[in-house]
Amino acid sequence: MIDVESVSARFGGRTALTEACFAADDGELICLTGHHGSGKTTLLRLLAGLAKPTTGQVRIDGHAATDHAARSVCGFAQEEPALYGFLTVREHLAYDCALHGIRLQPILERLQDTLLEGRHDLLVRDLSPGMRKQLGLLAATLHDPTLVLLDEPTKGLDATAVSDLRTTLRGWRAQRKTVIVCTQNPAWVTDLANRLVILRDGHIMHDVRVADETVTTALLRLDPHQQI
Ligand SMILES: Nc1ncnc2c1ncn2[C@@H]1O[C@H](COP(=O)(O)OP(=O)(O)OP(=O)(O)O)[C@@H](O)[C@H]1O
Repeated sequence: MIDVESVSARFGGRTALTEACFAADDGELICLTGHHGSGKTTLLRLLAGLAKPTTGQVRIDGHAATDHAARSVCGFAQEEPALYGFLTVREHLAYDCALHGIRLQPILERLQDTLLEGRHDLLVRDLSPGMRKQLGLLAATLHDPTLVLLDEPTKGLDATAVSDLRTTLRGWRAQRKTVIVCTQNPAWVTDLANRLVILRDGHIMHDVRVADETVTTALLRLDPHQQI
């Protein structure tokens, strides 16, 4: 599904990623962590095809990540969702559905029992940060992508919303989607991930499968300074 070959990303004089090599199979749920500025978001943006590496290759299902064929199977929920504040929730979802040629009604039904229930007609700019986060996640994944990239998905969410997100992740695992969850604090996702990747200063320091132990245990073993 994912093939990252010797990828470096430089911004002016600053290097965000250095010679990163990384691969992922269908059905993996990978926890990507590391300190601030370690290169996590840069890696996700390269996987989503939103940026090109300075050197190296990023391929999704054999296609360059920037190609339409790769981007159409990918859903990227950014840390700060890029939403149109002047639209209502319903209008926003109608727009997102139109982009993907999807019917709106089944998507609106998914708002039941979420923070957005009963808020179809609220302007997006009047939503709380947690509601915006939920709308961003839904907008990024309503086309049923096989590769889901989540950047700090719990930021701004309360415990109930985090629990709902965990249920969603379990569902995606059952559907064998490939999911990469980028998070500063991995405790909430430790039991769901099968693999842990730790970035430090643009280098992939650790990339371990965690079939026999929880991500938390592996993380503490590999990097005792991580926040758990
Ligand atoms: N567009 C850009 N222009 C200049 N520098 C950038 C750009 N994007 C990222 N960087 C730099 O690359 C490095 C890695 O940034 P990145 O956002 O990938 O880190 P991160 O691990 O996601 O950090 P955080 O946990 O704080 O979100 C940082 O030093 C950042 O300042």
